[in-house]
Amino acid sequence: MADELDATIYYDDDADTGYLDDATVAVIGYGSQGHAHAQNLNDSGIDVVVGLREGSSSRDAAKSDGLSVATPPEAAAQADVVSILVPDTIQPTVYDQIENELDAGDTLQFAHGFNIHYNQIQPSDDVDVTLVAPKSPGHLVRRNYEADEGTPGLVAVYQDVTGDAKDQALAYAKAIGCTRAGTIETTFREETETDLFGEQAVLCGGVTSLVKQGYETLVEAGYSEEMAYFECMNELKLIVDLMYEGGLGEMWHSVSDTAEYGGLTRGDRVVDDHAREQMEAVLEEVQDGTFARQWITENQAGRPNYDQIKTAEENHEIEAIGEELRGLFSWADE
Ligand SMILES: NC(=O)c1ccc[n+]([C@@H]2O[C@H](COP(=O)([O-])OP(=O)(O)OC[C@H]3O[C@@H](n4cnc5c(N)ncnc54)[C@H](O)[C@@H]3O)[C@@H](O)[C@H]2O)c1
Ligand SMILES: CC(C)(O)[C@@H](O)C(=O)O
Ligand SMILES: [Mg+2]
Ligand SMILES: [Mg+2]
Repeated sequence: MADELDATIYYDDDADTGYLDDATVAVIGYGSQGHAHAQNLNDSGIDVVVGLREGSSSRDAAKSDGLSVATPPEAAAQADVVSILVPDTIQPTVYDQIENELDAGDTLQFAHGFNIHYNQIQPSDDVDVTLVAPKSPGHLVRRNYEADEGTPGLVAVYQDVTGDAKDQALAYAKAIGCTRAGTIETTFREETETDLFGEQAVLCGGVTSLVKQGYETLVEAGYSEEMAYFECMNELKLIVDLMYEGGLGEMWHSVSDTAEYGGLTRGDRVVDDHAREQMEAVLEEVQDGTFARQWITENQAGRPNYDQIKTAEENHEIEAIGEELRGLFSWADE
């Protein structure tokens, strides 16, 4: 444990997969997180059953990955730990299907605290309720594990009836590769609010808007789409790789002093006080439940706005030019 930091962070030596030795884990859902958790757990020697609806297109994928598959209630009935890895808005319905299959002392586990924190699922009071949330897209949770690397994660306990909830969650975190990179102890509230804020303002929302605005600025000024794509999107990965490896400093060290001076004097003009105020407003909507209510209502209405903005994003011209250019990379067919 790294005591000098504010957060408590657990590494491989702090976790014992023995807490799952006699357990069967049901992974409900086989999407981004589900396929990664199920395969990593299986490769770590844990008994896994994947819970999927009859007719789900993911059933064949899970079977061909060598996993046993059952319906969500059947999987939950066999399991001691039920990991809910279907989309957040589907989870309350899936929980209704499996609730009666949870025995006293079983564990209900999440990878995001949305439904517990915003009271969309009220678990029975005789089960442990835990969270193991990789701080990463699911496909990289699998890729990192296979490369003998890890993915940072979070662990939290909402309800501990057995006394082993945290140790078992840490065992799960270890088995999927999260304690290799460090797993921070948190709460459902903190995970939910920081995760939603991060993906909205920075990781997914903020960065895509920055890329699109930069691209459009260049193209509208008469520069080619190809130039604008490489400048504002492709190279972003290369710059972020340096930040990932060695922080802002390694990036600033690697770029020219012209780029460093220009970036340090212009960056805050672009992402300015207005952007900061908007970040604070976005965080407030997460904290006061406005975002959650909007997202739940949007789903109840059949996702009309979501579908529209999703289509507009898919049709942005940076996507067409990017696909064309990436197809010409010399390693594209390897
Ligand atoms: N995507 C990520 O990388 C990521 C990262 C951290 C946490 N999380 C959290 O993990 C959880 C799962 O998210 P995800 O993005 O992996 O989900 P996803 O959208 O990739 O999951 C889709 C899968 O859910 C299953 N599914 C869909 N509808 C279903 C239904 N009606 N009944 C039963 N199964 C159904 C199917 O197996 C499908 O493959 C969420 O709580 C999410 O917030 C996701
Ligand atoms: C991968 C992310 C963005 O970190 C996750 O939080 C998600 O919801 O997919
Ligand atoms: Mg998220
Ligand atoms: Mg996240």
